[in-house]
Amino acid sequence: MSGFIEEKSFMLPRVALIACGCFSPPTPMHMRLFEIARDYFELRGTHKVVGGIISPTHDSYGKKGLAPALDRCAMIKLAAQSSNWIRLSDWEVHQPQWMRTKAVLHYHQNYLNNYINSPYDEEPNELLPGWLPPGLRERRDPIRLKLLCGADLLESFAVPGLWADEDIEEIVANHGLVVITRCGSNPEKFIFDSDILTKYQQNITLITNWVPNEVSSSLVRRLLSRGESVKYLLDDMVLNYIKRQGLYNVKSKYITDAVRPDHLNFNRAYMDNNKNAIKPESEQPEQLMEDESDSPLRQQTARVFCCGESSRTSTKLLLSRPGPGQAVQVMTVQSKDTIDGLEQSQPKKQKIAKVQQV
Ligand SMILES: Nc1ncnc2c1ncn2[C@@H]1O[C@H](COP(=O)(O)OP(=O)(O)OP(=O)(O)O)[C@@H](O)[C@H]1O
Ligand SMILES: NC(=O)c1ccc[n+]([C@@H]2O[C@H](COP(=O)(O)O)[C@@H](O)[C@H]2O)c1
Repeated sequence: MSGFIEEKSFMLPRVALIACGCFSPPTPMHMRLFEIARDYFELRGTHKVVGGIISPTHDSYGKKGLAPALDRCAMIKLAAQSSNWIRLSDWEVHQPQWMRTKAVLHYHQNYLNNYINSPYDEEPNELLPGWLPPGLRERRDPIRLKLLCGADLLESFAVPGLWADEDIEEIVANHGLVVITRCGSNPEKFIFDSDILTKYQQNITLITNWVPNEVSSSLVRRLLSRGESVKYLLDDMVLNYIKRQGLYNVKSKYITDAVRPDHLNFNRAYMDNNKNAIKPESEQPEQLMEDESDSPLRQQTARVFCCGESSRTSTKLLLSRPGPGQAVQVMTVQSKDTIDGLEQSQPKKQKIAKVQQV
């Protein structure tokens, strides 16, 4: 019988999951997203999940409360230490500027494709990036990389000027979305209200999280800055790292000068351990994605954050700000429950309110 199950799972289409976000700091819920999604696919016997990738966004995303990429990468490494299948990709943070999520998916998908299709005797192990799941070449069939996210990220597709329609279409059509519900979110209705998402809804896997946990990075930052406890809301090692480095205006009772120099040592050790994760650009596998000029930061100022076409108030406000991540804060400037007639969901409202305070 178990032989039959193994045989069946051997035949299943393979998927890898990538979560893009700030991870400032990574919370246990970020890790849970992966576990929930893998259970969903594997218990239904529809797919084999070959790996999970956490891709923190670039420093120039500019969202309030974004710790330096080096620290976010170090914290993700610590948070993922107990997992044997969720790994950090620091490709995004090492790009010259913020990359749109579409480009992040392209890069990782193309790397997977090239890796699976290249001859076995090529690419010595030390050159492989740290995020690459092991054992992928046991089979030659393709691996589809899907974007794993919470329902609030899905709902951010409707923030004017934040996501280009063509990016959304490409992400959903070519990769697929795996969306985990958040309290108060209504992703079914959101998908129904969107023509693009409805068109590709067979590529959207909506998963109800029956054990919701509304811990969020912004909530953790707020508690830390007030000197309140976040124990059991964060991995202990992540919390120790934050205290040692004095991130997020953590109240001074946590910090001593004696621990500060560890910052450099820890990160140097982290970078040394991971230097094989980054190859010089010239050595990177051929990419089919757009070149760097695709990044909004390379485009004219008037297009910096304006993936959409409208010249709405929010877009104008965005233009005077240094990073696309500030779009969420810009929404709070409007102080309205609706933006251009768009009803904001409860989780988004809560999230926006939190971001404003932290
Ligand atoms: N409690 C949660 N439930 C479901 N999804 C979550 C939860 N927390 C984070 N996510 C998802 O994790 C991904 C990474 O998000 P991000 O790093 O922005 O986390 P966040 O905790 O929501 O951050 P912030 O509070 O700073 O906005 C997103 O897809 C987000 O929807
Ligand atoms: N147009 C885009 O590709 C686009 C727009 C906004 C956010 N994102 C990404 O979404 C992720 C989550 O961002 P927030 O934490 O601001 O919700 C980040 O990785 C960010 O880079 C992508």
